[in-house]
Amino acid sequence: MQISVIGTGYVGLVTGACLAEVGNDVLCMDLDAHKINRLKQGDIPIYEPGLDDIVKRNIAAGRLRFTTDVVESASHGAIQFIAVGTPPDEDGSADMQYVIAAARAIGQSMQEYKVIVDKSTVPVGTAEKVRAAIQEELSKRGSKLKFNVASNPEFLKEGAAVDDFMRPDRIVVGVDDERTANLMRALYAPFQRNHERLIVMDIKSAELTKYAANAMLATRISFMNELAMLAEKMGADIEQVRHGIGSDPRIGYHFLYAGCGYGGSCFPKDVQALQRTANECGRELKILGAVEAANESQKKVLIAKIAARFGNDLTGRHFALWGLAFKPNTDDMRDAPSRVLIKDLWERGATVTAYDPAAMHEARRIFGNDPRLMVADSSMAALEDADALVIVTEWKAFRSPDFAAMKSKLKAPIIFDGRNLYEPRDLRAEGIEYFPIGRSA
Ligand SMILES: NC(=O)C1=CN([C@@H]2O[C@H](COP(=O)(O)OP(=O)(O)OC[C@H]3O[C@@H](n4cnc5c(N)ncnc54)[C@H](O)[C@@H]3O)[C@@H](O)[C@H]2O)C=CC1
Ligand SMILES: O=C(O)[C@H]1O[C@H](OP(=O)(O)OP(=O)(O)OC[C@H]2O[C@@H](n3ccc(=O)[nH]c3=O)[C@H](O)[C@@H]2O)[C@H](O)[C@@H](O)[C@@H]1O
Repeated sequence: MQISVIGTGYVGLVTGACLAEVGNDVLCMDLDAHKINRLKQGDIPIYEPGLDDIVKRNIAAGRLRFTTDVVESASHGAIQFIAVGTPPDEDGSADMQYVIAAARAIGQSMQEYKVIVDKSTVPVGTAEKVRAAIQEELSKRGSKLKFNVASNPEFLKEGAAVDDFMRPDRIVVGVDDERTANLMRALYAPFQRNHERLIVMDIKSAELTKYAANAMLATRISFMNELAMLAEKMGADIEQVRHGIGSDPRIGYHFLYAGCGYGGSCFPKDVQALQRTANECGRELKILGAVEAANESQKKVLIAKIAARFGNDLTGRHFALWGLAFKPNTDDMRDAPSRVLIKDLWERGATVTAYDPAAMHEARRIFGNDPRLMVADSSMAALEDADALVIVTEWKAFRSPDFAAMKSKLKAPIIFDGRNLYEPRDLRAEGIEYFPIGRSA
């Protein structure tokens, strides 16, 4: 099939590359000429395991191409995916300007019947707006061309994006006609494996399903973070509690890890956007207000522990930071807990040396050359002369360090662990003062 993908961020690029991988002829379009030039040469602007190979392979096979030309992309794909960003507006609602601009661009240039698919995470009712924008542009041209709009939200996780797309738990498709449903069934047939993964529903339900999934996952995390706080106060261990409740299949083990707060480009913005959607129709989602508030407090948990140990004034103190990305296997620092922590440490007079296996250049882009943030080229080098180590991201490489070497580098053997990487009793045995989340040290 001929497919166009508008927007080459995480989702657009992964969608384009994976659809090319199963034999489609894909043209990816972005307004960012610098990005497109890099992509044409197989230079991937994001860190995402496996993406590099699949993009290069499909460029070489001639199945994946890149352009900044709106007219070319509007005429190429029988299916036009819109995968542009939907960042939060000032009031937290999703900013739809990029989605609508992409829709208008299609309406201005299409020359035959098209199916336009909203892949971006968009509020309920967006498909109608996309339809209206395209129709308006067609009318301006005096065109009577037919088209259909579908919703196909994306559930991939950064760091596992290619695998999530190639082997999805489910593919949600919102349609209002059988012809589009069949087209989407054919498109996704190669991703079905042994049993049906495609869930076809009406468009508004598909749009809401995306927000419901992210909001539910964020709720689990905030719930566990609040319980962790309670466990800590009462001398219980959140890790044991997690095992205890996760063994109930109705609850399950996934997404029950307490930590220093959730971040990323999606949970924070989608939890907010769903609340705004509810407000707009006169409803209040009280649970999500609490989920968001709990997460904001959770991002302050590490600084509170550091202040309790070293005092509020950290002038002259120096901390090693392991992890900058909002989670492992990505260089993405959007809404990362590390950003809040670094600022909190600075405000109290401390300096930081950070190490992250992938996000160092992103940290430099965000913080510039501020002398209060140094970067090290290995996790061990970051520890040199630090008053303590603070762990913010659970990269695999941090899981089994050489504790003896760590002790020799740190000024004092103290670890604040925002991701509960180690067993408190093991660290006690190593003579390390250990501050995990929701566990007695
Ligand atoms: N990042 C993720 O892991 C996931 C993101 N999503 C959703 O997918 C959408 C896209 O997210 P990301 O890929 O992270 O976004 P991003 O912000 O990384 O990339 C968006 C891209 O769209 C381009 N763009 C903007 N307006 C355009 C236009 N009119 N024409 C062509 N290109 C245009 C931008 O230049 C940029 O390259 C969002 O709605 C997000 O919530 C959904 C699932 C996972
Ligand atoms: O809509 C999206 O963009 C995506 O948002 C999330 O994916 P992602 O943001 O890539 O990352 P997650 O793995 O969900 O982690 C989000 C945050 O929650 C934190 N987290 C996760 C799991 C957990 O048990 N505890 C916890 O604190 C992570 O550290 C991270 O900061 C969802 O998991 C994807 O299904 C969805 O497609």
